[in-house]
Amino acid sequence: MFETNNLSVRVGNTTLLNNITVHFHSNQLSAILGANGAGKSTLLKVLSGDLAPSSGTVNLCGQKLHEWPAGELATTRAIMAQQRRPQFAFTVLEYLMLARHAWVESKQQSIEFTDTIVQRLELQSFLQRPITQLSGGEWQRVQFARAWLQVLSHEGVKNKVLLLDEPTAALDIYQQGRFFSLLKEFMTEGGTVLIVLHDINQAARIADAMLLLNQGHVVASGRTQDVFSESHLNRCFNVSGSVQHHGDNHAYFHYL
Ligand SMILES: Nc1ncnc2c1ncn2[C@@H]1O[C@H](COP(=O)(O)OP(=O)(O)OP(=O)(O)O)[C@@H](O)[C@H]1O
Repeated sequence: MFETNNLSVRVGNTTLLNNITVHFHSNQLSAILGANGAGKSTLLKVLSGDLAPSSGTVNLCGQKLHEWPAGELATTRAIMAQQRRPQFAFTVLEYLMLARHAWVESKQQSIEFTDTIVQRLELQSFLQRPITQLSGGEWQRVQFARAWLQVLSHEGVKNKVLLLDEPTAALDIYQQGRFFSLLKEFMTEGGTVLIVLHDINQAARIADAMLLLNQGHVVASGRTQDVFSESHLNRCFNVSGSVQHHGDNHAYFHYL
Protein backbone atom coordinates (compact mmCIF):
# COMPACT_ATOMS: atom_id res chain seq x y z
CA MET A 1 0.00 0.00 0.00
CA PHE A 2 2.77 2.42 1.07
CA GLU A 3 6.25 2.03 -0.37
CA THR A 4 9.23 4.20 0.35
CA ASN A 5 12.39 4.08 -1.70
CA ASN A 6 15.67 5.50 -0.34
CA LEU A 7 13.67 8.05 1.60
CA SER A 8 15.70 10.62 3.50
CA VAL A 9 14.76 13.69 5.50
CA ARG A 10 17.42 16.25 6.36
CA VAL A 11 17.07 19.52 8.24
CA GLY A 12 20.20 21.63 7.92
CA ASN A 13 23.09 19.31 8.73
CA THR A 14 20.90 16.87 10.66
CA THR A 15 19.60 13.70 9.06
CA LEU A 16 16.27 12.67 10.59
CA LEU A 17 15.63 9.72 8.25
CA ASN A 18 18.34 8.00 6.27
CA ASN A 19 17.63 5.93 3.14
CA ILE A 20 14.46 4.25 4.33
CA THR A 21 13.22 1.60 1.92
CA VAL A 22 10.17 -0.18 3.28
CA HIS A 23 6.88 -1.65 2.11
CA PHE A 24 3.72 -1.47 4.26
CA HIS A 25 1.17 -3.93 2.93
CA SER A 26 -2.51 -3.34 2.38
CA ASN A 27 -4.90 -4.61 5.08
CA GLN A 28 -2.02 -5.18 7.49
CA LEU A 29 -1.36 -3.54 10.80
CA SER A 30 2.25 -2.34 10.80
CA ALA A 31 3.93 -1.04 13.95
CA ILE A 32 6.73 1.50 13.80
CA LEU A 33 9.00 1.17 16.81
CA GLY A 34 12.11 2.95 18.01
CA ALA A 35 13.62 4.94 20.84
CA ASN A 36 12.75 8.58 21.49
CA GLY A 37 14.01 10.67 18.60
CA ALA A 38 14.44 7.67 16.26
CA GLY A 39 12.36 9.35 13.54
CA LYS A 40 8.98 7.61 13.92
CA SER A 41 6.81 10.75 13.88
CA THR A 42 8.89 12.20 11.07
CA LEU A 43 8.23 9.09 9.00
CA LEU A 44 4.47 9.27 9.63
CA LYS A 45 4.46 12.93 8.59
CA VAL A 46 6.23 12.05 5.34
CA LEU A 47 3.86 9.15 4.65
CA SER A 48 0.86 11.39 5.24
CA GLY A 49 2.22 13.94 2.77
CA ASP A 50 2.51 16.66 5.45
CA LEU A 51 6.31 16.72 5.17
CA ALA A 52 8.22 16.48 1.89
CA PRO A 53 11.25 14.17 1.88
CA SER A 54 14.67 15.64 1.04
CA SER A 55 15.29 12.73 -1.32
CA GLY A 56 13.73 9.42 -2.26
CA THR A 57 10.13 8.60 -3.05
CA VAL A 58 6.88 7.58 -1.36
CA ASN A 59 4.20 5.69 -3.26
CA LEU A 60 0.66 5.11 -2.09
CA CYS A 61 -1.23 2.41 -4.02
CA GLY A 62 1.45 2.53 -6.72
CA GLN A 63 1.15 6.27 -7.33
CA LYS A 64 3.65 8.90 -6.18
CA LEU A 65 2.27 10.51 -3.04
CA HIS A 66 2.85 14.07 -4.22
CA GLU A 67 0.89 13.34 -7.42
CA TRP A 68 -2.28 12.39 -5.54
CA PRO A 69 -5.08 14.97 -5.90
CA ALA A 70 -5.49 16.60 -2.46
CA GLY A 71 -9.14 15.65 -2.05
CA GLU A 72 -8.55 12.02 -2.96
CA LEU A 73 -5.60 11.80 -0.60
CA ALA A 74 -7.64 13.32 2.23
CA THR A 75 -10.36 10.70 1.82
CA THR A 76 -7.86 7.81 1.54
CA ARG A 77 -5.51 8.37 4.46
CA ALA A 78 -5.87 10.13 7.80
CA ILE A 79 -3.22 10.93 10.34
CA MET A 80 -3.66 11.10 14.09
CA ALA A 81 -0.57 13.07 15.02
CA GLN A 82 0.90 14.14 18.35
CA GLN A 83 -0.28 17.64 17.72
CA ARG A 84 -1.33 20.43 19.99
CA ARG A 85 -5.05 20.87 20.36
CA PRO A 86 -6.56 23.77 18.37
CA GLN A 87 -7.49 26.58 20.73
CA PHE A 88 -10.78 27.31 18.96
CA ALA A 89 -13.87 26.62 21.04
CA PHE A 90 -15.36 24.14 18.57
CA THR A 91 -17.70 21.62 20.06
CA VAL A 92 -16.71 17.99 19.56
CA LEU A 93 -19.52 17.64 17.01
CA GLU A 94 -18.32 20.65 15.00
CA TYR A 95 -14.75 19.38 15.13
CA LEU A 96 -15.75 15.90 13.95
CA MET A 97 -17.81 17.29 11.07
CA LEU A 98 -14.65 19.03 9.75
CA ALA A 99 -13.34 15.54 8.95
CA ARG A 100 -15.83 15.38 6.06
CA HIS A 101 -14.57 18.55 4.34
CA ALA A 102 -13.01 16.69 1.40
CA TRP A 103 -16.10 14.61 0.66
CA VAL A 104 -18.55 15.81 -1.96
CA GLU A 105 -21.79 15.11 -0.11
CA SER A 106 -24.78 16.80 1.43
CA LYS A 107 -24.74 18.09 5.01
CA GLN A 108 -27.26 15.40 5.90
CA GLN A 109 -24.89 12.76 4.58
CA SER A 110 -22.00 14.18 6.63
CA ILE A 111 -24.22 14.11 9.72
CA GLU A 112 -25.11 10.46 9.10
CA PHE A 113 -21.48 9.37 8.72
CA THR A 114 -20.55 11.36 11.83
CA ASP A 115 -23.37 9.77 13.78
CA THR A 116 -22.21 6.27 12.76
CA ILE A 117 -18.73 6.91 14.14
CA VAL A 118 -20.01 8.68 17.26
CA GLN A 119 -22.19 5.67 18.13
CA ARG A 120 -19.47 3.20 17.36
CA LEU A 121 -16.83 4.99 19.44
CA GLU A 122 -19.34 5.85 22.18
CA LEU A 123 -18.79 9.59 22.08
CA GLN A 124 -22.46 10.60 22.41
CA SER A 125 -21.99 12.31 25.77
CA PHE A 126 -19.13 14.50 24.46
CA LEU A 127 -20.76 16.02 21.43
CA GLN A 128 -21.69 19.44 22.79
CA ARG A 129 -18.52 19.93 24.84
CA PRO A 130 -15.87 22.42 23.64
CA ILE A 131 -12.74 20.54 22.52
CA THR A 132 -10.65 22.88 24.68
CA GLN A 133 -12.23 21.39 27.81
CA LEU A 134 -11.66 17.69 27.10
CA SER A 135 -9.20 15.67 29.15
CA GLY A 136 -6.14 14.25 27.40
CA GLY A 137 -7.71 10.81 27.02
CA GLU A 138 -11.06 12.20 25.85
CA TRP A 139 -9.25 14.33 23.27
CA GLN A 140 -7.35 11.27 22.04
CA ARG A 141 -10.62 9.36 21.55
CA VAL A 142 -12.05 12.29 19.58
CA GLN A 143 -8.91 12.39 17.44
CA PHE A 144 -9.27 8.71 16.63
CA ALA A 145 -12.91 9.26 15.70
CA ARG A 146 -11.95 12.19 13.46
CA ALA A 147 -9.34 10.09 11.62
CA TRP A 148 -11.75 7.19 11.05
CA LEU A 149 -14.54 9.54 9.97
CA GLN A 150 -12.22 11.25 7.48
CA VAL A 151 -11.75 8.05 5.45
CA LEU A 152 -15.16 6.41 5.92
CA SER A 153 -17.13 5.87 2.71
CA HIS A 154 -20.36 4.09 1.80
CA GLU A 155 -18.21 1.04 1.09
CA GLY A 156 -16.58 1.22 4.53
CA VAL A 157 -12.79 1.50 4.90
CA LYS A 158 -11.43 -0.90 2.28
CA ASN A 159 -8.14 0.50 0.90
CA LYS A 160 -8.16 3.29 3.49
CA VAL A 161 -5.20 3.97 5.79
CA LEU A 162 -4.89 5.29 9.33
CA LEU A 163 -1.52 6.69 10.41
CA LEU A 164 -1.58 6.72 14.21
CA ASP A 165 1.13 8.32 16.35
CA GLU A 166 1.02 6.97 19.92
CA PRO A 167 -2.80 6.91 19.89
CA THR A 168 -3.10 5.26 23.32
CA ALA A 169 -0.59 7.41 25.23
CA ALA A 170 -3.34 9.13 27.27
CA LEU A 171 -5.89 6.30 27.49
CA ASP A 172 -6.76 4.40 30.66
CA ILE A 173 -6.61 0.62 30.60
CA TYR A 174 -10.31 0.19 29.75
CA GLN A 175 -10.10 2.70 26.90
CA GLN A 176 -6.92 1.06 25.60
CA GLY A 177 -8.80 -2.25 25.35
CA ARG A 178 -11.68 -0.52 23.56
CA PHE A 179 -9.24 1.19 21.22
CA PHE A 180 -7.48 -2.02 20.21
CA SER A 181 -10.74 -3.87 19.62
CA LEU A 182 -11.98 -1.00 17.44
CA LEU A 183 -8.71 -1.13 15.55
CA LYS A 184 -9.29 -4.82 14.97
CA GLU A 185 -12.73 -4.03 13.54
CA PHE A 186 -11.17 -1.41 11.27
CA MET A 187 -8.77 -4.09 9.98
CA THR A 188 -11.52 -6.70 9.58
CA GLU A 189 -13.41 -4.23 7.42
CA GLY A 190 -10.45 -4.00 5.03
CA GLY A 191 -8.52 -1.02 6.41
CA THR A 192 -4.77 -0.61 6.75
CA VAL A 193 -3.05 0.76 9.86
CA LEU A 194 0.41 2.14 10.55
CA ILE A 195 0.88 2.76 14.24
CA VAL A 196 3.68 4.19 16.37
CA LEU A 197 3.70 2.59 19.81
CA HIS A 198 6.10 2.69 22.74
CA ASP A 199 4.66 -0.48 24.28
CA ILE A 200 6.61 -3.03 22.25
CA ASN A 201 4.75 -6.00 23.77
CA GLN A 202 1.40 -4.50 22.80
CA ALA A 203 2.85 -3.96 19.33
CA ALA A 204 3.94 -7.60 19.15
CA ARG A 205 0.41 -8.66 20.11
CA ILE A 206 -1.36 -6.72 17.39
CA ALA A 207 1.06 -6.10 14.53
CA ASP A 208 1.31 -8.21 11.39
CA ALA A 209 4.51 -6.38 10.47
CA MET A 210 7.06 -4.12 12.13
CA LEU A 211 9.57 -1.47 11.25
CA LEU A 212 12.32 -0.86 13.81
CA LEU A 213 14.14 2.46 13.58
CA ASN A 214 17.28 3.67 15.26
CA GLN A 215 18.54 7.23 14.76
CA GLY A 216 16.78 7.51 11.42
CA HIS A 217 18.05 4.15 10.11
CA VAL A 218 16.14 0.91 9.56
CA VAL A 219 17.23 -1.79 12.02
CA ALA A 220 14.78 -4.36 10.67
CA SER A 221 11.47 -4.57 8.85
CA GLY A 222 9.12 -7.36 7.87
CA ARG A 223 6.80 -9.84 9.52
CA THR A 224 6.50 -9.48 13.29
CA GLN A 225 7.67 -13.04 13.93
CA ASP A 226 10.90 -12.30 12.01
CA VAL A 227 11.54 -8.79 13.32
CA PHE A 228 10.62 -9.13 17.00
CA SER A 229 13.87 -10.71 18.18
CA GLU A 230 16.31 -10.10 21.01
CA SER A 231 19.10 -8.94 18.71
CA HIS A 232 16.90 -6.51 16.77
CA LEU A 233 15.37 -5.06 19.94
CA ASN A 234 18.81 -4.73 21.44
CA ARG A 235 20.08 -2.85 18.39
CA CYS A 236 16.97 -0.70 18.27
CA PHE A 237 16.60 0.24 21.95
CA ASN A 238 19.94 -0.70 23.51
CA VAL A 239 18.16 -2.96 26.00
CA SER A 240 18.91 -6.55 26.95
CA GLY A 241 16.23 -9.14 27.45
CA SER A 242 14.68 -12.25 26.11
CA VAL A 243 11.78 -12.80 23.73
CA GLN A 244 9.47 -15.58 24.79
CA HIS A 245 6.92 -17.10 22.45
CA HIS A 246 3.51 -18.07 23.80
CA GLY A 247 1.43 -19.96 21.26
CA ASP A 248 1.43 -19.24 17.56
CA ASN A 249 1.26 -15.50 17.45
CA HIS A 250 2.30 -14.28 20.85
CA ALA A 251 5.77 -13.01 21.58
CA TYR A 252 6.74 -11.12 24.72
CA PHE A 253 9.94 -9.24 25.54
CA HIS A 254 11.18 -9.61 29.14
CA TYR A 255 13.84 -7.25 30.42
CA LEU A 256 16.86 -8.88 32.02
N1 LIG B 1 12.11 20.38 12.26
C1 LIG B 1 13.11 19.75 12.88
N2 LIG B 1 14.35 20.28 12.88
C2 LIG B 1 15.38 19.66 13.49
N3 LIG B 1 15.27 18.49 14.14
C3 LIG B 1 14.05 17.93 14.16
C4 LIG B 1 12.91 18.51 13.56
N4 LIG B 1 11.85 17.71 13.76
C5 LIG B 1 12.30 16.68 14.48
N5 LIG B 1 13.61 16.81 14.73
C6 LIG B 1 14.48 15.84 15.45
O1 LIG B 1 14.45 14.65 14.69
C7 LIG B 1 14.52 13.53 15.56
C8 LIG B 1 13.35 12.61 15.24
O2 LIG B 1 12.14 13.21 15.70
P1 LIG B 1 10.78 12.40 15.73
O3 LIG B 1 9.76 13.29 16.34
O4 LIG B 1 10.52 11.85 14.40
O5 LIG B 1 11.16 11.22 16.74
P2 LIG B 1 10.26 10.06 17.36
O6 LIG B 1 10.92 8.77 17.02
O7 LIG B 1 8.85 10.21 16.94
O8 LIG B 1 10.46 10.34 18.91
P3 LIG B 1 9.49 10.17 20.21
O9 LIG B 1 9.43 8.70 20.50
O10 LIG B 1 10.24 10.89 21.28
O11 LIG B 1 8.15 10.78 19.91
C9 LIG B 1 14.52 14.07 16.98
O12 LIG B 1 15.86 14.10 17.44
C10 LIG B 1 13.97 15.48 16.82
O13 LIG B 1 14.50 16.34 17.80
